This record gives sequence, structure tokens and C-alpha cells, in this order.
Amino acid sequence: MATSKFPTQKDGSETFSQETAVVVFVLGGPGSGKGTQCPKIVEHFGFTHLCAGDLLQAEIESESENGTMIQNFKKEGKIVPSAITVKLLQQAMQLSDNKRFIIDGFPRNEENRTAFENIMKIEPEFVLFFDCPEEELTKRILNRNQGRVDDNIETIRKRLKVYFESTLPVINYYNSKGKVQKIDAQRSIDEVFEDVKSVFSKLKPVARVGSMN
Ligand SMILES: Nc1ncnc2c1ncn2[C@@H]1O[C@H](COP(=O)(O)OP(=O)(O)O)[C@@H](O)[C@H]1O
Ligand SMILES: Nc1ccn([C@H]2C[C@H](O)[C@@H](COP(=O)(O)OP(=O)(O)O)O2)c(=O)n1
Ligand SMILES: [Mg+2]
Repeated sequence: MATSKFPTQKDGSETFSQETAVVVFVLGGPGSGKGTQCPKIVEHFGFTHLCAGDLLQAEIESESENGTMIQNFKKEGKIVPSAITVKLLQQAMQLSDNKRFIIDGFPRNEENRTAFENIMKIEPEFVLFFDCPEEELTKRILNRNQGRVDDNIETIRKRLKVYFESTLPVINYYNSKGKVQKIDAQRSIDEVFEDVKSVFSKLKPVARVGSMN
């Protein structure tokens, strides 16, 4: 196992700080292309991709004590309590040798945002925001074909409502701090990635951060 370069808490878990990790949040409506673009960012820029929705799905599949509750939130298009999601993110971050993270689909509401800040003590380097009209989001999700319990018209309506009411305020919050990089996500996958590339190419090489394996 790799030796840790990071400070250790009394309970043995690693701590993170602004000096030891780089975090980029990837936000946008359901279907805006977060999960499509993130693997490309990993490939080109050596980040580790953490998708909050996938971590929650893994909890459902592992039949953990919270699995049924998470599944019900998902079916209803609701946002799972932050204590659960932040803990899953924290565990994944601690297990990763690479300390440069793109965190996809998080923070989805103000509670997610403040819980992460309070627990992890990390501010994102920036927020990548995939801006896409509602009509296109609905069309893409209905065509996604991944057998998801939440990709049906009824749940999509609820998820879009949650996105506009709860996630957009988080994006506006980061925008007011000058941290949002907005991408027009309505174009083709390759065109979107051209813009994504130019955003990440401007990132300063971060010498303070641990090696990327
Ligand atoms: N730029 C794009 N143009 C057309 N379809 C796209 C584009 N980006 C993603 N898709 C498709 O839309 C669906 C939703 O994309 P996904 O990456 O899963 O979005 P998100 O993770 O933001 O919900 C997928 O079927 C994907 O293949
Ligand atoms: N921060 C998060 C992220 C996802 N969830 C739940 C609620 C979301 O509707 C589902 C699916 O999230 P996911 O990011 O996979 O969905 P999209 O890729 O945006 O379509 O998971 C959550 O409760 N909290
Ligand atoms: Mg996704």
C-alpha cells in the first residue's frame, strides 16, 4: 500500500486541506453530460473522478443499512442527506493516492455544500458548470438507456425541479465568488470537450499536490 503523505487524525483517517488536495466540482442538470465528459478529463488531465450518484448507487447495491433509504430518495429524485454523501466522498478521497479530484454531481444543494466545507475544509479550485436547456436534458435522459430507476418521465420532472430549486443556487453562490466556468453543453460531445479542455489547460500545475500515481 502506498505510504501516505498526508496528516493523520487521531482516528487514523487522513485529513485533507487546501494544501493537500485539488477539488473541481462538476455541476449541471441531469443529462447535461457530466458523466460523459468526466472520463475525458481523467484521461487528459490525470484527475480522479468521483461521481456522487455512483457512490450512492454502490451503497444501494452493497445492501448497506442505508441502501433502501437511498434507493427511495433516488426514485423520488430527491437529494440524499449530506452526512451520507459526504462520508462516501471522504472515504473515496482517503483511499485515492491521487489527490486531484473532479467531483461530479455534488454539491447538489446548500446542505451538501456546507457539509463538505465543514467536514473536508476544502474549497473547490473552480466549478465546471454544464449549462443545457431543460428540453435537451429531458430528451437525453429519456434516451440514456442505462436501466436507471430514475430515468423515467415522472422522476425526471422531479429531478429537474430539484435541480432548478436547489442546485442552481449553489452554482449562483460559486458564481458570486468568481469560481464558475460555464460551458455551453448543448453542443456535440466533442465540441463540449474542446471548451472543457481549454478550461483545464489554464489550471496552474499544482506542485504542492501529491503525485498522480
Ligand atoms: N453533448 C452531448 N450531446 C448529445 N448527447 C449527449 C451529450 N453529452 C452526453 N450525452 C448523452 O446524454 C445522456 C446523459 O449524459 P450523462 O453524461 O449521463 O449526463 P449527466 O451525468 O450529466 O446526467 C447520455 O446518454 C449521453 O450519452
Ligand atoms: N450529491 C448527490 C448526488 C446524487 N444524488 C442522488 C439524487 C440524484 O437524482 C441521483 C443520481 O445522481 P447522478 O449524479 O448519478 O445523476 P445525473 O448523472 O445528474 O443524472 O443520486 C444525491 O442525492 N446527492
Ligand atoms: Mg451522471
